[in-house]
Amino acid sequence: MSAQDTTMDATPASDPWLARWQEGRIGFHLPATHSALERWWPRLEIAAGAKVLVPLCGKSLDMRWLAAQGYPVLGIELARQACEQFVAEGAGDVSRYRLEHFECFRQGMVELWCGDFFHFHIDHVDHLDAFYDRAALIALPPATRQRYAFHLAQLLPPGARGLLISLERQTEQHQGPPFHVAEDEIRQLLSANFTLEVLERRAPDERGLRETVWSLVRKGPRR
Ligand SMILES: C[S@@+](CC[C@H](N)C(=O)[O-])C[C@H]1O[C@@H](n2cnc3c(N)ncnc32)[C@H](O)[C@@H]1O
Repeated sequence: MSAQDTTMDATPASDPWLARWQEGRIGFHLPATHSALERWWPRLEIAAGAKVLVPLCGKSLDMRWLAAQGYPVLGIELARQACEQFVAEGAGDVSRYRLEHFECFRQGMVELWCGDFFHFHIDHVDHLDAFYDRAALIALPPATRQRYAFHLAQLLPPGARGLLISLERQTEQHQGPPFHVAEDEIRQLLSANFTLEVLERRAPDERGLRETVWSLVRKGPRR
């Protein structure tokens, strides 16, 4: 996966996610702020002004909600369509610039970096203070999830807090994405570098999918 794959040409996209965006198969996109974000984020007691990383952000309206609460947001998204749609559907001037592998968009307090999350390094920004993962870890195939967990940890300083919303399937197996990821796997992937706490296990929906909301704190001595 690379930023070069994110062009808007008419040829079928090689990455399954780019193909989804190209074909408009974005059933994961919510038309409103996720209710768990509104409910649980304030309880994390993250100071306004903290810079929030939103990996694999799509065109989530959750980024606008975070910005409206006073948090500068840095979203990273592979699909250029998602970034273009996010700024087109928002209000305010858009500035565009390039940084190494990324084509960047800034609108108000939201910065979107279009490219591969695994190409993003902490040297690219001054600092990050917090994160929000809704359907990011679970968007990745099993073999890539460990890499994601490690990469996320490398980007955050000790003490950084975040909210993670995962998805678990209560019924028979299913080929993702999005994949279902059991609670045990979430713990196994993240507990080396984060303290984890389940805040809420939501009721399964009609498809047998259940969201779990987690609070995470990056481990390690504060600098
Ligand atoms: C399940 S969607 C979730 C999007 C968003 N978090 C939301 O809640 O609507 C996963 C997103 O991750 C993006 N994605 C997949 N692999 C990526 C990667 N390596 N780097 C950046 N974005 C990626 C996809 O294009 C897709 O928009």
